[in-house]
Amino acid sequence: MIRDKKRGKIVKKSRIGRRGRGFVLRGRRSLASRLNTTEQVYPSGCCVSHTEERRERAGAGGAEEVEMEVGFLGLGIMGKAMATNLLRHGYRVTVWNRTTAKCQELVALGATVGETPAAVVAKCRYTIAMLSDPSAALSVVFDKDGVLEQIGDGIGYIDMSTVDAATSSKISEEVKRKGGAFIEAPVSGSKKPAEDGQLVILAAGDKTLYDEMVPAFDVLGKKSFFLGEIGNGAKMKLVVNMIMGSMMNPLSEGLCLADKSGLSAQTLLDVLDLGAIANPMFKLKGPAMLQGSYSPAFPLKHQQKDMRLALALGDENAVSMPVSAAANEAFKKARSLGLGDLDFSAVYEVVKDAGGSGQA
Ligand SMILES: NC(=O)C1=CN([C@@H]2O[C@H](COP(=O)(O)OP(=O)(O)OC[C@H]3O[C@@H](n4cnc5c(N)ncnc54)[C@H](OP(=O)(O)O)[C@@H]3O)[C@@H](O)[C@H]2O)C=CC1
Ligand SMILES: O=CC(=O)O
Repeated sequence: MIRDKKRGKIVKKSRIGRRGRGFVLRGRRSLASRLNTTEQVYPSGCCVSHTEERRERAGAGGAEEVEMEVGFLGLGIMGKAMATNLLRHGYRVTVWNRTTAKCQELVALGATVGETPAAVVAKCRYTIAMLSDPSAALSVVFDKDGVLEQIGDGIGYIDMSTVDAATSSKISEEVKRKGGAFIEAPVSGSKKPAEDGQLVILAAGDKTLYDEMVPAFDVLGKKSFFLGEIGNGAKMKLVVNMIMGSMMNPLSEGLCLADKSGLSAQTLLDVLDLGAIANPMFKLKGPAMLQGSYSPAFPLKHQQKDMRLALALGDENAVSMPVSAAANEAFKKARSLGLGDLDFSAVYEVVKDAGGSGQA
């Protein structure tokens, strides 16, 4: 039995059986056919609302068909929250983290530890990775004791880290060459959405593996998009984060400008929240920025990595992005000042120091 997180009620946990490479639902309409009833077609792919999925399951007698062993590589801010959610929803989870001590909190919740990425893949039919950047994502796959040593026929690898399309393609090609299946599935949403299972999942690659992962994505997120070929998930994530990182800069400048021109910055936040550009990021981060509180939900060094990768995508496609380039400079400056491990909203400190522009 597991607790349905949305409805706050206990639902029955039943089984998934193996068929060929993947898992299929037993004794019920197939996952694929159920998805057809909830899928909406979007210009560049399709999406599944997990709320609709949950509603349908509950409506069909409340049976949540989940019993899957998953591996989880990378227990940073996001990975820890995501692996915890899987455990809470009845998944058996085998974890690995470069800094081994971070596994202990998950062990206390019922996880087992794999000694290496290869050992995790050897044990689990599906392994999820949530790692800092392209170099970490590649290292965990290609280095000694890495994923490739054990990946093979019937095994799925899901990289949810934010990386560029080239990194993702490289991993995909090698996993497939060894007979495994691969999807990239970066997420939009930070620490709190990860804790609450409210991420937005931007998947691409092997559609069969994606379909098999939907029950797990249902636990991790509120909605998932399947965007087609490998690289599309990575690119979508970078475009989203390029916009988010850019927006953090005018917010910072606006707070400075309000303050320097004798206005209350808090009143500015109140006004913004009532108007056409109200958004959860301003609402959540603004008051903390005014307090100088930058406890990391999304580390600034990762935001700058995303700006860098998005600007490279702009270069490849000859898209001029002067606003994003300026925002990237402010994040780079913040990193050079040692603010990389703070929340990305700490770019406000750079903007303040520069008297508003961030280009000191
Ligand atoms: N935080 C957020 O709000 C969001 C983050 N993301 C993306 O998710 C990913 C993870 O982010 P987050 O959890 O915040 O990051 P953290 O910095 O908290 O965690 C990074 C993880 O990567 C591991 N790692 C780093 N380098 C290596 C390496 N060379 N080899 C093996 N493991 C390595 C770290 O291990 P160790 O513990 O040993 O350092 C840690 O487990 C990033 O790509 C980020 O851009 C996406 C959406 C939101
Ligand atoms: O990648 C960060 C996020 O908040 O999304």
